[in-house]
Amino acid sequence: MKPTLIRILGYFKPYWKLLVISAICSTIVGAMDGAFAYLVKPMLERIFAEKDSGIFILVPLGIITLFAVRGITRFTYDTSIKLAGQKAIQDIRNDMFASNVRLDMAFYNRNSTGELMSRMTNDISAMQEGIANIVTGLFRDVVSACSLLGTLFYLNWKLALVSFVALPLTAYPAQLIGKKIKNASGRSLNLMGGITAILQETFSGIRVIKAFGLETLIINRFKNANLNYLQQMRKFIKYESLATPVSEAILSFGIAGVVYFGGSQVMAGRMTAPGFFAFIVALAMISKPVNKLQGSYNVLQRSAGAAERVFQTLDQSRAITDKPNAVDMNRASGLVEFKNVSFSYGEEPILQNVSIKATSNQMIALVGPSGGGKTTLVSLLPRFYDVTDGAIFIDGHDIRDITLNSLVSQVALVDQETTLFHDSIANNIRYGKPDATIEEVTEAATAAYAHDFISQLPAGYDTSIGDRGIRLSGGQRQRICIARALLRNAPILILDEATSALDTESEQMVQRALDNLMVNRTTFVIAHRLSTVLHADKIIVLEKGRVVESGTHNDLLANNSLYSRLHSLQFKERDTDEMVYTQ
Ligand SMILES: Nc1ncnc2c1ncn2[C@@H]1O[C@H](COP(=O)(O)OP(=O)(O)OP(=O)(O)O)[C@@H](O)[C@H]1O
Repeated sequence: MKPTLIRILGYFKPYWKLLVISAICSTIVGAMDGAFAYLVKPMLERIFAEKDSGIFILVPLGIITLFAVRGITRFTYDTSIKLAGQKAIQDIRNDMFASNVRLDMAFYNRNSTGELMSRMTNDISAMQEGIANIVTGLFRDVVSACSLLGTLFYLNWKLALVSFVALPLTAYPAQLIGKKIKNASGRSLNLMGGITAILQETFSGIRVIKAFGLETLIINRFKNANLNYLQQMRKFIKYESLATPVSEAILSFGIAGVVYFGGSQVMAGRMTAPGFFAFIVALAMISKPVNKLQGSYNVLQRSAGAAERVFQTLDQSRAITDKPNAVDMNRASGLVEFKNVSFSYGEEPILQNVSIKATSNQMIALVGPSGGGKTTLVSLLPRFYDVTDGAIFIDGHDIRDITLNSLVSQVALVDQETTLFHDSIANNIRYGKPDATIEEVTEAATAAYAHDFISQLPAGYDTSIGDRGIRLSGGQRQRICIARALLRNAPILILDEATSALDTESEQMVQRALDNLMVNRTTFVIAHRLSTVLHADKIIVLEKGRVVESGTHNDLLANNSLYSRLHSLQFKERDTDEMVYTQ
């Protein structure tokens, strides 16, 4: 694995031209600092020793020219290096987003949405701060420190040695503090991930929070998370603030030495007063870039903590990928077979030896007690997860031998989560087929019984849907999702409790839309309400991950076992409900 810094630099490679421009400019700026300190000596000599009046015109002119050139080069340096930094960060952000989106479902089970959002925002911001600091300051400060160092040695190398004798001593505490900063930075970003997770849960679950009066509870939870973050930041602030005083305390020995030895050299006539003054000016000037370099080192450590987390996410690889010889599958006829399928998310088996066969255009219903494994079973079909044992076939092809792209195009999913994006209604339907014309969109919406209500909206199909489609009713959102699935026109359809969150009237509308959607497709329907699957070609009863019964509604009723018990229980409930309504 490449070290973090090398990887960051790799992101700058495409922008090398900007780096070259900034390197040239920073060399000019830095060299000017050295030249300025060096010129102090001849200037003082000509004023005090030679009493040269011409110098009064030359020096101000020189100063103006020097600062004008410095200003222009500094501007060019700043703009080019900051632009390179922004471009590199943009590439990192794009790579991270693309890598996250492509990762398997298992990755999303392991990480909360809030944490993932925090990595995309807070971690990248921390990294960006480091990069901005390094790229804007580091190069210039190094050049400036080197040129001033050259001047110091040129003016009096013995005195220069005395002043820097203490410098190596600062390296150890600086390194120690830098390490602490890096660790504290990683921990604080972790805690920030927790804070973002609370934010995400709160704002997306605000209805439940209000309905249950959980405001105080959630506010306290947030306060605690914030307090933990503050405590971590306290350590961080302490280490960061300690860095400069520690190095300055050590460097004070060097300065004391300069005053002592330099002063005695002047007294003894081995050094001129202007020479000593120029030396002090150069020494005072060098403290600025040296201190900034120390600061940059600490920022570097902080962003290294963030960068390591960013690259960790970038390095996660997909477990589910195309085999080297995977084939593209044309539109399937819809023959689906689960053959001795077993599956577990972790240690515990969730599905055991499940075998189901569906011929083209059949409707297969999956029913059974909660937690029996119905959703898990259908998640294996688009390879959200791979089977632990056994195999799944579509038209006789093991789905692991087909390219993921062509597999995905065989399956459409409609579930309770009516996911709509912040976009127009037309575009939300188009997610089923990005190049669909507006006529195709309208046709799909009509078949999904959505056209009428969409036409009545102020902007029709161009109406923008707010976050999570908040302005539409549950049934309307569901019908837009059905229109999307219709447009996708996949031969295999998964309906996961698609109507369970709706009231009876909405359910009837959605059921009619679903009936249209199911035509000419092999459909797997997960339903708690058995009334919706009475006419299924085959009903599979799953209990504790095993198929315990299968057959048509009438077959299963005749068996007088789990299905018929569930059935009589539900119909008793319905009769009771009807009695309550009619009273
Ligand atoms: N992402 C996951 N990670 C770990 N375990 C999971 C995951 N999803 C489901 N499970 C577990 O797998 C088992 C089967 O869950 P699944 O959702 O497939 O059942 P289900 O029959 O669809 O249930 P329900 O009818 O309540 O929706 C449960 O014990 C559940 O806790």
